[in-house]
Amino acid sequence: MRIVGLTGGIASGKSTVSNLFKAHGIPVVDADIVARNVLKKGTGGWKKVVATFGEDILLDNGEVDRAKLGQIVFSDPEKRQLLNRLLAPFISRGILMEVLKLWIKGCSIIVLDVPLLFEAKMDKWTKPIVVVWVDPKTQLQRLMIRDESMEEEAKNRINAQMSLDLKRSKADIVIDNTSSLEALHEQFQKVLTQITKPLTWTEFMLARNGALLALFSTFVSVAIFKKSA
Ligand SMILES: CC(C)(COP(=O)(O)OP(=O)(O)OC[C@H]1O[C@@H](n2cnc3c(N)ncnc32)[C@H](O)[C@@H]1O)[C@@H](O)C(=O)NCCC(=O)NCCS
Ligand SMILES: Nc1ncnc2c1ncn2[C@@H]1O[C@H](COP(=O)(O)OP(=O)(O)OP(=O)(O)O)[C@@H](O)[C@H]1O
Repeated sequence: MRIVGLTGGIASGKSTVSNLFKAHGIPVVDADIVARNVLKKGTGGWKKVVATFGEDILLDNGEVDRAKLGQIVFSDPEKRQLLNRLLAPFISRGILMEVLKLWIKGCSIIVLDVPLLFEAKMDKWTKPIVVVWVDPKTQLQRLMIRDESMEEEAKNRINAQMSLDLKRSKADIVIDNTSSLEALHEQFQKVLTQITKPLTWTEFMLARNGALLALFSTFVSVAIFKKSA
């Protein structure tokens, strides 16, 4: 199985790229969705977060007030690290379960869309790693427009992540999303060709069909050995 890592900075265009992967039939595991699920009312993550940050972060219906929690953690690095530590085990488990479901289905190429792929050290599980890069000015503008946020709030969110230049230096493939959507689509076609190359032998053995083939070959070898012994 080939597990492609997709990462970048906040509002650099990961979701836009992941939608292109999905449109081309490549399944995507979205860490933001997993992170939302592990914070739903009554879950293990919700209990930990409420016990630590208090009931003030809850809405009337008992769900976490995400805007309020966001304001707290994106303006205080210690509180953000605390939240990260609380949720990390639930998020990793959630991602693993999604990957397992796709493995059982027999998918041979999948994409993990994880904003904090490097920060959470999940990069070791993915190859190749695609970084969606954007220049800092465009990133800030797009973030403020999309989230209807003020400059300070948007900058806090950007600064909460590893710099995009450092992420770019760790990438196998870089998509520069500073320009138009048409330019993005053009680059995407090249990336698609690269990531859909035939699987390596190791990737094949890690995929469901490869593992089943290995198991079947072992049974046949044992049977032949027993018969001839
Ligand atoms: C603080 C929360 C409640 C704010 O929710 P909100 O709906 O405003 O933002 P959302 O979850 O849609 O995230 C938007 C983007 O913010 C960035 N981001 C989210 N969490 C973090 C974090 N802990 N550190 C740095 N950047 C982050 C990501 O680029 C993400 O794509 C939420 O982001 C959260 O629970 N974060 C902790 C879980 C986490 O690490 N998520 C990232 C998945 S790897
Ligand atoms: N090439 C582009 N030209 C203009 N706007 C773009 C381009 N690419 C993305 N956008 C817009 O920029 C915003 C951020 O993009 P997107 O939501 O894909 O980023 P993201 O990396 O997934 O963000 P997050 O980390 O918050 O999940 C969106 O409003 C999107 O429509």
